[in-house]
Amino acid sequence: MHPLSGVSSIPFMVLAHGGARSTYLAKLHQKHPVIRISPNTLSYGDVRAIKDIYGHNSPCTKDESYVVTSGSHFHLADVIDKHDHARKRKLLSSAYAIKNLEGWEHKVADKTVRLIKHFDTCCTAPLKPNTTPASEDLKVDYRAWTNFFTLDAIADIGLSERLGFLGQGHDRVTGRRLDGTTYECDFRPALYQNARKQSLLVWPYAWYPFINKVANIIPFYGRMGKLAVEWDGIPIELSHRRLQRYRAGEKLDDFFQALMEDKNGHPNNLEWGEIVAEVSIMMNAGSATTAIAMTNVLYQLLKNPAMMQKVVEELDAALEDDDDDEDESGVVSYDKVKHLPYMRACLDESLRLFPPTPHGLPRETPAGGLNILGDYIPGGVSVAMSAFVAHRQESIYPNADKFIPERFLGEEGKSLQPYFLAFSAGARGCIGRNISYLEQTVVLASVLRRYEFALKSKDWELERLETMNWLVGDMPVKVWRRERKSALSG
Ligand code: HEM
Repeated sequence: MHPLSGVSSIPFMVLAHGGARSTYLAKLHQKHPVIRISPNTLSYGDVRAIKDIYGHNSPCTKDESYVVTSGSHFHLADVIDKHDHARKRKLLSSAYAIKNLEGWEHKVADKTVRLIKHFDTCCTAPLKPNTTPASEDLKVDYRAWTNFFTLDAIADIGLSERLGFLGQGHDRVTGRRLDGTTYECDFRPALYQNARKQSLLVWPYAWYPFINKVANIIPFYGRMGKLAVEWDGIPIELSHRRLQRYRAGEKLDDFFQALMEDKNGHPNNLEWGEIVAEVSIMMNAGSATTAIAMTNVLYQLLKNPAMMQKVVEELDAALEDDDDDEDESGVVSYDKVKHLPYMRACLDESLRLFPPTPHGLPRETPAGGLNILGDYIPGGVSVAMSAFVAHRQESIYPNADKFIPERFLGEEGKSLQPYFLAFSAGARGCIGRNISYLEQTVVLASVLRRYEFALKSKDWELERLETMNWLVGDMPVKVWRRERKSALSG
């Protein structure tokens, strides 16, 4: 990657500070299938490496970066030991399973009602053809509100907790220190700046615990460090509150219950630190990525009116028989839209173009080494393939920089699945993808059924910053009620 990458992680740290490391690597990989990004880390640019690195039969494990960024206890996403991971995954698999989605749907619907309630209050007059919205009409920050949505939703699904962000229009929460005292902070800056600091400094793994502390002397990192401490207390407080309800004998249907007891009511006897760690990853992975995905897909559809028209036509055709009563709540039921091929293709194409977790998720080769792309790689080497790099391969995805949902339709679409890395792959692939599709589909269907949206202008672009996720900036939109053709003809 850089003449010094063979001896130091500093060039990669410098690259990380630019906030677009995967984009940079994708360019380099157009010429080089394997790139040494730091002394002990290889980045792959050939999709055939996916199976070797992430496949179900891969002997690789998550690498040291997950250990140095973990808390007092591992959670499902940062645990390395395969047996410990399998134990945790088994514990939570029923809570995340497809058959349980019905159980979570009413919670998702409840949050959608609240989202719509806010959007209704922001509605303006329809946009006149060939004009741009007046700035005072850009009343909804779609980015912030979909993030309030995913946070409220996962808190309810996971902890039966009503965070109430959608009602309040802000994300103020209570955090709890280890000494039991509490404080107020904003959820999103705490979560995102914690991840940002990690993404900037973690690369020399062995040095990270030290660098992470001393960097706080510099105000730029010090501010992030302060927010990282605020973040730590949020899952502690949420877990504490939920434990009070558990102790009071409330039987609630949520992830916390699955952590405390098995299906037969036998206690799992997990350490408190492990429970807090699981609540932490649930609130983090369960909200950030889905909110980014929701913003991205609406953005893509607004930038591509022909695709917007197609997805809206498909939606209207599927809901043709519904009378206008559905408008009272505005929530479209998942059952009616979960199999709409074009809508799903739009979601997947948007996840392909801008995967919320774009970077190469590092895996360590086993002690005896491993063949990747036919080359022997010794044990203890970190290897990775970035979702962004995989998703921009012209040989797999022609016109890879364009939004073309059609590529995900039918048999051809299915054949792309081995090269679709948005949720990673294999045993460490995302456990929350079904919940994410539930949330993304219900929200997109409900808002497209009810509203039209406009960006500030045709050329307006969403800002992006790669940290541990690919964060997006604010997305102010004008929103107005959609006049439906069926409503007109009826
Ligand atoms: C568009 C939405 C989502 C995307 C793009 C996404 C992406 C990913 C990726 C790439 C991984 C692998 C991480 C790694 O190897 O370090 C992962 C793992 C994980 N995700 Fe998601 N995720 C999404 C939604 C969710 C949701 C909604 C939840 C929870 C409700 C969730 C919970 C998890 C957990 C717990 C893991 C760790 C799984 C394991 O190692 O067994 N994710 N996700």
